[in-house]
Amino acid sequence: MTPNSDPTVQPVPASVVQQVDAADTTLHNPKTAVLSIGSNLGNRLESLQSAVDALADTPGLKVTAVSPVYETEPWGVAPDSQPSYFNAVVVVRTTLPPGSLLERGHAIEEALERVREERWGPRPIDVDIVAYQGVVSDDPQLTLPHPRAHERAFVLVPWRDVDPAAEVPGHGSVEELLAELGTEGITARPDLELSLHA
Ligand SMILES: Nc1ncnc2c1ncn2[C@@H]1O[C@H](COP(=O)(O)OP(=O)(O)OP(=O)(O)O)[C@@H](O)[C@H]1O
Ligand SMILES: Nc1nc2c(c(=O)[nH]1)N=C(CO)CN2
Repeated sequence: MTPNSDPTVQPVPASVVQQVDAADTTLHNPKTAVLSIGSNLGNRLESLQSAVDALADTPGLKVTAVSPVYETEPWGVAPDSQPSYFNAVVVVRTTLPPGSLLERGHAIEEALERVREERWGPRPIDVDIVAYQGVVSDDPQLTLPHPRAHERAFVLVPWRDVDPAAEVPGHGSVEELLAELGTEGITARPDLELSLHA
């Protein structure tokens, strides 16, 4: 049979072959990403745990570390205008490209019924991508590393716990950033714990 004599066999366009090859490379080459999770509405610990569970249930993603929980003063808003947050950091190994990881984060936020209204308003759950491997991007849809991560002790303190040698690409080590920034308003909550179900 000549290559095109079977009418059910369609030639595969070169672009599709390239996409499949790229996906295959990705499958064998998981990347490390760091996510920040925060909640200051409703049952804050339960919301963080639901986000960890949903991340762990994501195909192509393995949660490799979950930080301790911190109670943190709301950042970026007038003092006493909002309830305090619970924050944690989750480290993942994933074959999802950055855009798909962001979509997954948004889907988790939506599932936990976040209402997007006021900027930095109270929320049952917020999932941010702090860093994706060493990727640097100024795309407003997905800026990497997160454009404000280096200014936020509520991100850096739990990140340092799970990776003391962590670096914010373009900004320096988490340790040095925290030495500058201080840790005021960040309170450890050793009485609370997020679990990682296998
Ligand atoms: N690294 C990132 N992680 C998450 N979202 C990002 C990132 N970079 C850009 N964005 C974009 O920011 C938009 C707003 O995100 P979101 O509503 O979570 O902001 P916020 O939590 O109120 O504030 P902040 O971005 O300061 O944490 C998202 O729709 C997303 O496209
Ligand atoms: N303490 C604290 N403050 C915040 C947080 C957060 O998670 N924790 N998230 C914000 C928007 O992403 C704005 N301010």
